[in-house]
Amino acid sequence: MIERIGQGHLTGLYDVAAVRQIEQASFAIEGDSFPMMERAAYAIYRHICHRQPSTRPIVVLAGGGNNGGDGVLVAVLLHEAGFDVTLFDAAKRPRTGDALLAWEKLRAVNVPVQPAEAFLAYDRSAVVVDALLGIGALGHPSADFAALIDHCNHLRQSGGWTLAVDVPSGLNANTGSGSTIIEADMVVTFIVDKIGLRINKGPACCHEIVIESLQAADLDLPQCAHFLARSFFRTFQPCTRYGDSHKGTYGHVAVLGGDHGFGGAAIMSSEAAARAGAGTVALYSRGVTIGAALCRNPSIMGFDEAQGEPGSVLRGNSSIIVLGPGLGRLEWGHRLFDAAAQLHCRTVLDADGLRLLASKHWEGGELIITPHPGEAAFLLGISIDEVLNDLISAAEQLAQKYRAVVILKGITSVIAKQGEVPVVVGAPCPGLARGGSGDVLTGIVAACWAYYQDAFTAAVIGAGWHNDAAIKCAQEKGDIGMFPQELLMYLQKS
Ligand SMILES: NC(=O)C1=CN([C@@H]2O[C@H](COP(=O)(O)OP(=O)(O)OC[C@H]3O[C@@H](n4cnc5c(N)ncnc54)[C@H](O)[C@@H]3O)[C@@H](O)[C@H]2O)[C@@H](O)CC1
Ligand SMILES: Nc1ncnc2c1ncn2[C@@H]1O[C@H](COP(=O)(O)OP(=O)(O)O)[C@@H](O)[C@H]1O
Ligand SMILES: [K+]
Repeated sequence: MIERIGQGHLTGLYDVAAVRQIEQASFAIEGDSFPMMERAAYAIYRHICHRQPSTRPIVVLAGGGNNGGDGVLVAVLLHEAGFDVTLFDAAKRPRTGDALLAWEKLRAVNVPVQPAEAFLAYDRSAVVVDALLGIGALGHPSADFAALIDHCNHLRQSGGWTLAVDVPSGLNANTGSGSTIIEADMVVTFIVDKIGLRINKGPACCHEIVIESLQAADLDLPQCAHFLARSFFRTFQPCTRYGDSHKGTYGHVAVLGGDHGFGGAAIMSSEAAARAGAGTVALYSRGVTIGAALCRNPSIMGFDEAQGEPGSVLRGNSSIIVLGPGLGRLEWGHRLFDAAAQLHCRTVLDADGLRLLASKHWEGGELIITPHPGEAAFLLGISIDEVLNDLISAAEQLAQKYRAVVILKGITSVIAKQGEVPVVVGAPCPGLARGGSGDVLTGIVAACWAYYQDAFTAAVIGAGWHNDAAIKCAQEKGDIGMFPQELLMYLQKS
């Protein structure tokens, strides 16, 4: 269903092995590999001409491989066009193949060249072309490359502008991990969009990504994931309402949770479900939490636990339960968890609910689970680093192990379900990096599930919508000034 809704907005994300396959097929068709490097360099050259005034000095950092080869040809094009360009040479051994051909061209036109170490003393506000490492990088950058990357990032902080060729140096194009990484205003990536640019640390280092296909061969290769771009929410309003509808059309969400000390989490989750459009919302909690919830938002039905069992808050078995926000891990939370499983309704499980899932067998209804990497590691019995080093596989393993739709949360989030290509959604929003953001997400996802029925579609749209609204909220209130619940006021803003 998400394929139908997201048509034109879901694009493929590939790993390095796929890029290599496409490269080889393209070289075989063309009978030569150098023309593709020339097209890559020309594409970069065009973007620099388009985006940067010719008065600014330009620095090209060139490594010894083909990524450096691209950079060398960019320096040639800029020099011939009259730009003030200097190339800092970071090759550690003599160049070979296409990189050597590129170097010979550079030597023929006398582009100014300096040794890479000299860049560490460079202090002008420049355009820096990062062509140190591309998809051939192995492991973390060597110490000398790390120093160049650090200095480049320092110049950018002081008013520079950085363009990364293919991949920001230091970023693993498969996993999105890295220790010292170029922070790029623009990444011009070749042939296809790469998974590492869109997950883990990738999105924070790539402020803008442009894909240049370079006339590469069109192979039908498996994608690691799809990417749902934010532009989707410019034209698509989730959970729209119809003229001939009534409250029953939009489903019922029941939030169970909010033990002493954690009432706010359950309140935020229930408010989120209501704001995201659920027809009716109930909250089952401690009396004190219910009092606070009703003062904030009287459209929510508050059920004091003293008045009955959790089942009393349902409206038939098509209700959606949210279990986890403020559940706690004490006896009260255990009891609610067991009671919720008995209700056999579709359930969004988060936070303490996930901790309990790891120790108890879930025999309840269909699940959407929303772990962050720490919770994912706990659920899979592996380390957080292992999760971060392969987020796609971690999300897929969770989907299989718990027979659930999974939203593995992060700067971007990975949504997985057995038998589906995972979907990556979101963009950096530091304003979300605070307690309560995940609680708000659960309510939005529950409302989407009531609306879209299909769990995978609800998870993709819910996670993307939460992120999109948060970014709009942060634009007005600032990353420090925004509270998670305030993003709810931006769910309907275009
Ligand atoms: N093959 C082709 O013709 C094309 C490739 N293109 C470019 O070629 C790149 C891939 O080129 P390569 O396969 O040569 O690989 P790279 O240029 O990405 O990396 C290889 C070089 O980096 C060094 N290196 C590797 N890991 C390192 C580390 N951790 N620290 C320091 N140095 C390290 C190696 O010694 C070698 O010099 C792509 O990213 C793209 O920019 C483009 O020109 C498009 C066409
Ligand atoms: N820097 C960030 N950029 C984008 N989204 C973020 C960022 N930090 C956190 N988020 C999002 O905020 C939510 C945080 O959830 P979680 O860690 O469970 O918080 P909580 O424990 O408060 O509920 C997730 O949806 C996550 O994707
Ligand atoms: K690079």
